[in-house]
Amino acid sequence: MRVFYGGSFDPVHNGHLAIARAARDALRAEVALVPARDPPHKDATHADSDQRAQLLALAIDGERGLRVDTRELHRAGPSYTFDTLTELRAEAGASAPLAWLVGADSLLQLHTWHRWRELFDLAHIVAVQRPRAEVDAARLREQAPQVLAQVNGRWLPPDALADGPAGGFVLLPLAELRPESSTELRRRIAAGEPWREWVPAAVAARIDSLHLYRSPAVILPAFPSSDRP
Ligand SMILES: Nc1ncnc2c1ncn2[C@@H]1O[C@H](COP(=O)(O)OP(=O)(O)OP(=O)(O)O)[C@@H](O)[C@H]1O
Ligand SMILES: O=C(O)c1ccc[n+]([C@@H]2O[C@H](COP(=O)([O-])O)[C@@H](O)[C@H]2O)c1
Repeated sequence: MRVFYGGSFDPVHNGHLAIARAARDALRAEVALVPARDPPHKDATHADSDQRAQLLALAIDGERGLRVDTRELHRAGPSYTFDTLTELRAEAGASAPLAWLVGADSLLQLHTWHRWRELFDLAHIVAVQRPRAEVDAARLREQAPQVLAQVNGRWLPPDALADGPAGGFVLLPLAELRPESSTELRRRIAAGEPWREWVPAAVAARIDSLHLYRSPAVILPAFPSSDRP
């Protein structure tokens, strides 16, 4: 079983790390964090893709079972998960179990993703709860009925995912919900409020040395301007 966890990671925070660890432990699998070069639903990011990937590498340095997969940084255009999973499936072969990890807020928007129904042909989908976005069947029915219809008949316990290559859906239990968000972290940095306890020390030091997120007005293209496709 291989698990992939995509994000803007702008910047990575302890909530991301807790979720990646929870998936690693519950699914007994390596988790690859996949920074998006050009997140499809965001106009721009606040740090460029090289900076976001640097912070991510520092965040998981020395962590058992976590790694960074930079494949999306080398692909032009919007970083569609469908394209990433198509690549991963081609590499892994038809029978290898693959899973894509999302937070509950992403799950509630899944029907807006590029070729979203086909994601279930390529991988299992694993969701984790997030404060203010806690999902259950009732909330999905109300806010994302298409997603509920798609996951109906697919719900599995975490242990069962390794039995098939794709098509399952798991709502992963977390010991506690994680309050962190990159938006709030950036706001705190720009406002000069305490923020360092939300990221590993090495990440905080690099944010400081690169002077990132100091101004709420600075929005960069998602990728370095010298490196446009
Ligand atoms: N605290 C959290 N709890 C659960 N899921 C989370 C949490 N933070 C991020 N995620 C999930 O991780 C994935 C990547 O998140 P992303 O990099 O966009 O971070 P974010 O904190 O949501 O950023 P932003 O606030 O800028 O949207 C998404 O699927 C998101 O739902
Ligand atoms: O493929 C899509 O259409 C799509 C739409 C929105 C988000 N995603 C992916 O979901 C992950 C989290 O996105 P975001 O914007 O919450 O950081 C990241 O890997 C994105 O590439 C993917």
